[in-house]
Amino acid sequence: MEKIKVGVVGATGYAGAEICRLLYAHPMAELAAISSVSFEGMALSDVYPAYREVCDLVCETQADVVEKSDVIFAALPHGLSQELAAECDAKNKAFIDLGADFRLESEEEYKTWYGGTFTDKSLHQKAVYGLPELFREQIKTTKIVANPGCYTTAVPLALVPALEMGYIEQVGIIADCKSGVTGAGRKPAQNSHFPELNEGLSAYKVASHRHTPEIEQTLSRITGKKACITFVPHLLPVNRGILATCYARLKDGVTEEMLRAAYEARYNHEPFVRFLPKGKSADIHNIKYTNFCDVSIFVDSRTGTFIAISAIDNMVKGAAGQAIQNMNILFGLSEATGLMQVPPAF
Ligand SMILES: NC(=O)C1=CN([C@@H]2O[C@H](COP(=O)(O)OP(=O)(O)OC[C@H]3O[C@@H](n4cnc5c(N)ncnc54)[C@H](OP(=O)(O)O)[C@@H]3O)[C@@H](O)[C@H]2O)C=CC1
Ligand SMILES: CC(=O)N[C@@H](CCC(=O)OP(=O)(O)O)C(=O)O
Repeated sequence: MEKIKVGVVGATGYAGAEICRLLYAHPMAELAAISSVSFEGMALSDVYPAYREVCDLVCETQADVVEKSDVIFAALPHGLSQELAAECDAKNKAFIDLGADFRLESEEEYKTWYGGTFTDKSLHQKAVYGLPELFREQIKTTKIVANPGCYTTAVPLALVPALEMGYIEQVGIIADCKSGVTGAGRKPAQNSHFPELNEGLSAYKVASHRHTPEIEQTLSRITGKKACITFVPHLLPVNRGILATCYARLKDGVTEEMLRAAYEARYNHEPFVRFLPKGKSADIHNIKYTNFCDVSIFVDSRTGTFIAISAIDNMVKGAAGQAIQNMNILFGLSEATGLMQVPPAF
């Protein structure tokens, strides 16, 4: 079988560069073209010296990338993908968007949280939300994938089995999350400036982050009832990793054994979700540079609270790895192809 030709638009950003890194371990795909506006004409290894003699591909234009590729990954700031998706759709090329332009089903919600509109509604109807553990059958039927954000992967994966079984109340869920700084992208900012970030830990966009409606949309799809959650992200002074600690009220009569059985059954065959043994808690150390999502659960029987803690690498399962997992589904490959990296032991 011929290798899939992959193009990355926005390859010089953190998410785009991470797709390029992961593709070099993919036996069935090859990086055909990359693009950048600021670095056009320069090699990716000039932007990221770590890639020297690995990826010396030169940044071209967006149009070159579309022309040379079977599948185009867009790793662009929000709002720039709709036009590119239209171009790919017209040329019958697969399109995987790492931004948020196609994630929300409701245009109203999109307007509220992103300030934009759906420029071509038919494209939005074709797009499928790319969280494989929940929607892999739908992903197989599309050519436009809306790759989820990082928090919006970690939180649902922590809660899915308990919600599907109806073991927890959907009302009153709290997601307390911490993210490494690569989540904010490559562009420097005051809050990610080393002296102001290092040795600190603080919340941001408290109960007002744009991932809130995206998480609610996924949880609503699981239960068939409108979800409403409290989501508080924190900026953790590390490069990579998301830890999502989620709290929910246990329904009467539900025991830890019932919950553990539900999680084991649900995630047993998932290549990337590792359900941890009783008493073990997910740690961002153990998933670094991989597409794994570690999930651990606890019951506080004194207060009737269910606690689910998940850990992902925001750049891999939270972005580039999940995007490649979606590409594998679109092209009929085994989902784990090229994605079985081993995390460093320490
Ligand atoms: N970082 C993360 O953990 C995650 C990021 N994402 C999403 O992935 C996308 C990329 O994020 P990230 O890599 O972090 O961001 P970066 O800021 O690191 O990179 C953005 C990329 O877009 C290009 N770009 C910026 N402005 C324009 C423009 N006007 N026209 C064309 N290209 C432009 C930039 O490069 P150049 O100037 O060279 O063209 C760069 O390649 C975003 O939508 C983000 O939300 C999703 C999940 C997780
Ligand atoms: C630490 C940090 O700033 N994180 C980013 C989320 C990154 C992410 O998942 O991205 P999307 O933009 O694709 O939704 C934030 O809070 O906006």
